Amino acid sequence: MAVTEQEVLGQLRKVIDPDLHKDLVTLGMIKNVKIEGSHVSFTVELTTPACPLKEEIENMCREAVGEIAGVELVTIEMTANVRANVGKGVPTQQPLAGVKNIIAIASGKGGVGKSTVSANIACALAQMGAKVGLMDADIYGPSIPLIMGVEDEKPEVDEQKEKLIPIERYGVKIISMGFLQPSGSAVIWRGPMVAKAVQQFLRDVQWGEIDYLIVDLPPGTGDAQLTLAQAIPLSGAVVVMTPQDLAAAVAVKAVSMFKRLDVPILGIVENMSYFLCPTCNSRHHVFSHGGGEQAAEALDVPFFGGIPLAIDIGADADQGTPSVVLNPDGQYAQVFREVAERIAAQVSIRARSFIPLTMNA
Ligand SMILES: Nc1ncnc2c1ncn2[C@@H]1O[C@H](COP(=O)(O)OP(=O)(O)OP(=O)(O)O)[C@@H](O)[C@H]1O
Repeated sequence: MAVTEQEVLGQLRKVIDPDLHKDLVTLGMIKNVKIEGSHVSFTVELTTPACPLKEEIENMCREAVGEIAGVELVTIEMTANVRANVGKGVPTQQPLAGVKNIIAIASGKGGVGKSTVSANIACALAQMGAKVGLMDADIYGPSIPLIMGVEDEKPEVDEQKEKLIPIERYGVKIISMGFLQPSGSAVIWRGPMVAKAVQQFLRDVQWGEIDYLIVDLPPGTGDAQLTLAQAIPLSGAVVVMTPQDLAAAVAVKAVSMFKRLDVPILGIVENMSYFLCPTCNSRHHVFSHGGGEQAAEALDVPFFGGIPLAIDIGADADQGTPSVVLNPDGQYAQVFREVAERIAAQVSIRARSFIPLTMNA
């Protein structure tokens, strides 16, 4: 008996997305089902190219369809279409055309490595095939141009002289408040001014199609951060902290700021989590251990992982090439990629209300 599309979809209904807890057919992820004799082919459209469960999902699909009597060959094309989820629609916030998700990277205090983490995550997502933007909103100390090696670049304006064209490096579209100020000069702006400037800045950029716009916020939880976080239609915030007790306390402050603003906390990243000895490759917990994980648990938000304190991570960033780019096969790249995948998965989970709950084969 000939294999039918109904049978194929019936089997794929048994495959549950481990993150979204619904079957792939209901989630609208199955496309282009084709049956030619004993050969079944279809496309699985994931919600992010950075899906850590890509292989697992492919295997589950192959197994499920392979169980149908008469099927001898299953060809699966794995693609991704990032779902949009930008903010809860605060009246003053307009979504940015073409930008599907805006993720703020925040910290309760300065120097925790927020910009280093932002740049590595942006590059990691781009390497995995996502369309990524990186906006440096850290007006007090913009360090993204340095980390991304674009310090001497100045963005051009488009032909209509209306929008700035972001600088592209390592597959990431970059815009920084630092591009607009002469190097070496410090900007002393009050909170509301910063928010207004950043909001306008954000809109005056020709972003094009962006799956994830990573926004490196200024450190702290003062007025500037508050107004800024309100000004941007955020999908969610990632809080970066270090393992010390005090850092946990300030991270808690950052988390509560976002909660007050109704901005979902995507999760916590612990930077300089442990020292990875370059000689013996063993882990040393220089500071107290497990602070990030404990803070995440106490605040009931996901823990995205710990990034080691490593001379190379700092040196790579300071020399203008994030570690994931400089050494994509290295162990630091692996750690950053895992964190990026977990963030992307969390964004997909948050955006699930935007997923059409219709059969979409
Ligand atoms: N995991 C790491 N291992 C080693 N050095 C790191 C690590 N992360 C960041 N650094 C270094 O720490 C310094 C501060 O990092 P970064 O500028 O990213 O912090 P920040 O939190 O963005 O700071 P700011 O307060 O300026 O916003 C930099 O010199 C950077 O190279």
